Amino acid sequence: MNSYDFVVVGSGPAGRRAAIQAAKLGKRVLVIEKGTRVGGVSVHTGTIPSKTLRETALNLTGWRERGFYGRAYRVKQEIRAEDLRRRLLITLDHEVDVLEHQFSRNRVSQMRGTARFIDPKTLEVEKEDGEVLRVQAEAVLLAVGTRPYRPAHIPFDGTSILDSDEILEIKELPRSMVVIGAGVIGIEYATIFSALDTAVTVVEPRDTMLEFIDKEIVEDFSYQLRDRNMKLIFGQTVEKVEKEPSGRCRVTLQNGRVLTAEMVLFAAGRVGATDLLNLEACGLVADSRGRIKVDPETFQSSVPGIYAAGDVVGFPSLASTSMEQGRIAARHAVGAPSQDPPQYFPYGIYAVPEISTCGLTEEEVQQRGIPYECGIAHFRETSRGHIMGLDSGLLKMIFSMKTRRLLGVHIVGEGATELVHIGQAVLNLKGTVEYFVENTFNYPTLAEAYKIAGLDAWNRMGELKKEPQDALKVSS
Ligand SMILES: Cc1cc2nc3c(=O)[nH]c(=O)nc-3n(C[C@H](O)[C@H](O)[C@H](O)COP(=O)(O)OP(=O)(O)OC[C@H]3O[C@@H](n4cnc5c(N)ncnc54)[C@H](O)[C@@H]3O)c2cc1C
Ligand SMILES: NC(=O)c1ccc[n+]([C@@H]2O[C@H](COP(=O)([O-])OP(=O)(O)OC[C@H]3O[C@@H](n4cnc5c(N)ncnc54)[C@H](O)[C@@H]3O)[C@@H](O)[C@H]2O)c1
Repeated sequence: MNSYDFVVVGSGPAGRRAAIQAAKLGKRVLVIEKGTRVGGVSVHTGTIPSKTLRETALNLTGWRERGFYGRAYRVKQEIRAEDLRRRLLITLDHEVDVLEHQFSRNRVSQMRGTARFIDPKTLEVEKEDGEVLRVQAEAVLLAVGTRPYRPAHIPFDGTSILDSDEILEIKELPRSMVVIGAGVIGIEYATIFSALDTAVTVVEPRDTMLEFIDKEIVEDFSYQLRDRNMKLIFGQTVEKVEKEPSGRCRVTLQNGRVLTAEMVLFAAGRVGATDLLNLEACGLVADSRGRIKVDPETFQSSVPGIYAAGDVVGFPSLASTSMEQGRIAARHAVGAPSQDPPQYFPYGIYAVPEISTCGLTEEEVQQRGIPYECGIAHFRETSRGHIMGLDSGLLKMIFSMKTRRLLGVHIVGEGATELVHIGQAVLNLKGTVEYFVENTFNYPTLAEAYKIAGLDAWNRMGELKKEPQDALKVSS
């Protein structure tokens, strides 16, 4: 039986970062992956495919040019599912290639197969051809991720009633679609298909969507979606999904309303992929959603030497945060020092339009009783926005009246997921409104929106009263 210092189960963002980190610290590392290719949900069914689909849809429809040429403008008149898939396959090949190369040059061993515990330090790996191997591990990281939640009452058929993995395999673009669940996945796909001119209806049991995002941003976003004829139905659960003899899908809501569409996407959350791990054998128990509880500082589970990171530990379930969690877990597992994670991380929702946010929302600031001021900029006020033909886009910053520090940055519109990092840096470095007022920004850029929003807040906050020798000292 082969033995390793560190065995990683799963090759998604958490697993890959952890494996490379441990290998760089000179450890013997093995990655076990049950999929045919490395990369995890992130590369094969999640982040990368959905973002590639979005980019392809925006390019082929000419979406970004419609501000100039009108809503009917299209780069390619008839867009087919295979047009979207072609670019997807090329992107995925590149991703897998980069990852394979990273593993090989860092001497990370790989094994294809499904891992399960025999005891806390021994794993059994069943390969696709039925061969079974055992490996011994000083420490184990469970980075097994999640899979779509598929309740029994939804008659998934893989062609027109689909989960978010299956949506990537569709043969034809639907003319109409009902999306069940207005979480991040549901909203991203709903808006991508709407950009492809599919008539989309979203059904969500809660009274609103994306509750963790600043309300003003969600309102602006919802207005834009409704303005292009997307239907958003809140406060309604789905009773039944059926297939009509004609092949159309029929969705019956709790209030008796019936929606029909060519396709249904069920996107109401994901569950941890822990069922194959035989967790009892190592002394761990997953919760009802398949998640593993860990120490938030080290990512060690209740069993010493067994770690978990990424989506399998729950919130925030992002590729970006999963990578950091994996690296922290690996460093702790091999006895290397690790820094605390930064207080604020960004959240990027790649809907059409994008939303991105970092720090406190206005609602959170109010709940904490912090006196504050907001600064707002519309992209249409920036010269770059005029050049790009943008008629929407909003950047909002929230500042403390007491310390003048930036508390939160919230953006909806083109480039939001890139722009947010300026605000994130100021936030984590404890910068104040003066940063935006006193610094020069490239012109013409969308980043100029920071300057405009900074000045907007500063005009109402009044000038900083500087002590002559103490100009830069601002209490936190
Ligand atoms: C549609 C969609 C879009 C997304 N978009 C974004 C985005 O834009 N930005 C963002 O930051 N995040 C996004 N996410 C979230 C992101 O994909 C996840 O946070 C990330 O993939 C989690 O990484 P992970 O390392 O936990 O595991 P995963 O990427 O889930 O990979 C887990 C791996 O473990 C393997 N595995 C499971 N069980 C076993 C076993 N017993 N033995 C061996 N191998 C096993 C699986 O085959 C899989 O390859 C998106 C997710 C989805 C579904
Ligand atoms: N851009 C990104 O960063 C990105 C993109 C996609 C996914 N993700 C991650 O993937 C994870 C999973 O995303 P998700 O959207 O599947 O889950 P989610 O939990 O975020 O959202 C699920 C939505 O479905 C609704 N819902 C729950 N049960 C329902 C039911 N029975 N019928 C109808 N609606 C129901 C919920 O109210 C919620 O709004 C998220 O935590 C997210 O962080 C991130």
